[in-house]
Amino acid sequence: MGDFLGKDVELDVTSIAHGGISVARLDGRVVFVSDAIPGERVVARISDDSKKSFWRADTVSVVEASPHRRDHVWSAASIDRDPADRAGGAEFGHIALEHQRALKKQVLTEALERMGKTTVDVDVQPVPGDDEVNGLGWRTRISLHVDEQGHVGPYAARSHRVVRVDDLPLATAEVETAAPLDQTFPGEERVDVLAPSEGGARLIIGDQRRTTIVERVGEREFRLDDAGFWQVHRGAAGVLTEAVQALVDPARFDPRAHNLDLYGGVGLLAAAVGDRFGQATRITSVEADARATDHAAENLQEWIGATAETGRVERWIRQLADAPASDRSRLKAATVVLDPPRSGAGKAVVDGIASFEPAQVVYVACDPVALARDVALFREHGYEAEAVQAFDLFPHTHHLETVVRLIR
Ligand SMILES: C[S@@+](CC[C@H](N)C(=O)[O-])C[C@H]1O[C@@H](n2cnc3c(N)ncnc32)[C@H](O)[C@@H]1O
Repeated sequence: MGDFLGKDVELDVTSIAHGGISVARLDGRVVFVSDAIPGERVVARISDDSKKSFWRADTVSVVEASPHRRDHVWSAASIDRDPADRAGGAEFGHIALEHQRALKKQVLTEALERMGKTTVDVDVQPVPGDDEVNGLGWRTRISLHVDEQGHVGPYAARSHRVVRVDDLPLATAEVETAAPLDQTFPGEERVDVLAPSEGGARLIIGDQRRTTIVERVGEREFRLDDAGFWQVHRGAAGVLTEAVQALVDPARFDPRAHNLDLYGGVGLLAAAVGDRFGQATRITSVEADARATDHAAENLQEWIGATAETGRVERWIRQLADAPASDRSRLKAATVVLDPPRSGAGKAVVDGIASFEPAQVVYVACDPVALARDVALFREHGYEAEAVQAFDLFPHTHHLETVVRLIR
C-alpha cells in the first residue's frame, strides 16, 4: 500500500454508490471515483490506497464521456481544477439534471431493496421551477468556512480545507449577493449566509446572538431563530408540506389520537398535518433544541391540541412505555411523522415507536441508506412501506429527500 498514491490510472466506471461517488475496478479491487459518471472511461488520480478492500481516486480527465456529461455548473468544482482545490457541495454538477435524478433513484431503490428488503419504483421529482433554471439558485442558506488568513469559502470536496471561490451558483441570487467572498474574518470559524422569505439576506458571524426570522410557506408564517434549522431549498418546505399531507392516509388518521411530529424543528410538519386535518387535530411536536420548541409552540398555537416539547427523541419516546392505558390506546391510534437528521432514527427510536403500534408512520428522510436501515428495523415489527415519494431537494449534489408511509 502507498505505491499508487498520486498516480494516474485509466478506469472504466461501472456504477454509482451512495455519497455521489462512482465505482470502478482496478485489478479486481474496488475504486471509488469522484467526478465521474457510470459508463465513462476516465483518467483518475489515486487519492487513497491505504485500504486493502478499496481505494479512492479523483477524475482528472475523461477518455470516453457519458452522454450525460455537461460542463460543471460551478467552475470552482470542475475537473479543470486540481482535485485538492475543487469546491465541495456540488458533486453531481457535471451531470445532466435529469440523469442526476436517475442516479439518485438508483441509489434509493437499491438501498431499499438490499437493506430494507423493500421493492419500490419511485421517480425523484424536481421541485417545481427547478428545471427551468437548470437546478441553480435554490440554496437559501450556505455555510462558508474561514481559513487561517481570515478568507472565507466552502470546504474543498472531501476535505476541511477552505477554498476561495468567486461565485455560488447553487445559492439564491440574494444569498450569492450577500456572501462576503472578498472580505476577511480573522479569528472566526464560520460565516453563514441566509435569505429568509422576509426581511432580506443576513450574515451570521461566529456565535453572534440569535435573532428571530420569519419563513413563509404558502399563506402560513413560521418564526424561528436565524441560526436554527430550516429546509435549505427555497421550495423544500412547501414540497414536504404537500408530501406529508399526501402520505398521511386519512382512513388511518384519528385527529384525537396522540399524534406525533418527531424531530419537529419549529413545527413545519405538525402544521402540515394540522392544516390537512383541521382545528381539532391533536399533535405533539418533539425537538431537542429548546429555542426551536419555543418557536414551535408559537407557530402551532392555532391548534388547541398541538403542543411542542423539548427532548431528545430517543429518550422522550422511552417514557411513553410508562403511559397509562388510556394514553396507550391514543398512541395506538396515532399517526407518527418523523423527520430525523441525516443519521436517521436508529434502533432505539424505531423500537420505541413500534412498541405502541401506531396506525401509521410517515418517515421523512434525507439519507436513503439510513432510511433503508430504519425501514428494515420497522419491518422487524411488522411495518411495511406502503407508499413512497422522492424529491430532488438538493440539485447538483448527491442528496435527495424521501417520504415513506409505513403501516402494519
Ligand atoms: C431534518 S430536521 C427536521 C425539522 C422539521 N421537521 C422541519 O422540516 O423543519 C431535524 C430536526 O431534528 C432535531 N434533532 C436532531 N437530533 C435530535 C434528537 N436526537 N432528538 C430530537 N430532535 C433532534 C434538529 O434540531 C432538527 O430541528
